[in-house]
Amino acid sequence: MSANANLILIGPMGAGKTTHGKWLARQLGRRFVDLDAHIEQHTGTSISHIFDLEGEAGFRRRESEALAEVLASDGIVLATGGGTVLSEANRALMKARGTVIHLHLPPEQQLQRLAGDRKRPLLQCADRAGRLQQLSEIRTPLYRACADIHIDLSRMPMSKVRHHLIECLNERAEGAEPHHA
Ligand SMILES: Nc1ncnc2c1ncn2[C@@H]1O[C@H](COP(=O)(O)OP(=O)(O)OP(=O)(O)O)[C@@H](O)[C@H]1O
Ligand SMILES: O=C(O)C1=C[C@@H](O)[C@@H](O)[C@H](O)C1
Ligand SMILES: [Mg+2]
Repeated sequence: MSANANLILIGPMGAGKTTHGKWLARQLGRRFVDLDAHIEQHTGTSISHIFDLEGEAGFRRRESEALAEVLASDGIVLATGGGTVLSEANRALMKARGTVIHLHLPPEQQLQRLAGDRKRPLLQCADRAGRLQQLSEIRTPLYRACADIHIDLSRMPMSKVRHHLIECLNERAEGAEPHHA
């Protein structure tokens, strides 16, 4: 794997992009950037507050600007937000600027994992299960279309996720076909 290539994690809320991204960056001695945290640092406020003030459209504009800014760098590990793939321009940029890794988690498992969450604005609704299902139907094809590597976390014991991540990246570096776990 070239040290210059960015590694870009995509996937739904709660899949573990931030958690595994931090680990991967430490493991590879790379700089880690979390797109949501970057937006919060640069605006000085929370994502929820941005949604309140500017709506989802305002947040998406900020997200696209932040993505272009951070992907001007080389060699980073980037954890994106769950909805970063919604924009075609974002998808094209990610594909052009790095190896894109899709962490797949089905809505039922997202629901369990994010049960206590109060800070993801799209989940602050009465029917969380329905919302997660709806988002999954719209977004899963976009994650799949954008990614070079797919890891299905639903069929994998958690202890293996990280090992598998490294294995997929090594296979790819050796010129193997994109891996479907
Ligand atoms: N392998 C795992 N097993 C159990 N819980 C996990 C695992 N990976 C992540 N989590 C937990 O799931 C929650 C969400 O993880 P994380 O914030 O990394 O997701 P994300 O993909 O970055 O979500 P978002 O798109 O909303 O930023 C966290 O509380 C995290 O501790
Ligand atoms: O799935 C989404 O659209 C989002 C996921 C989070 O990472 C944040 O980017 C924000 O809460 C929106
Ligand atoms: Mg995250």
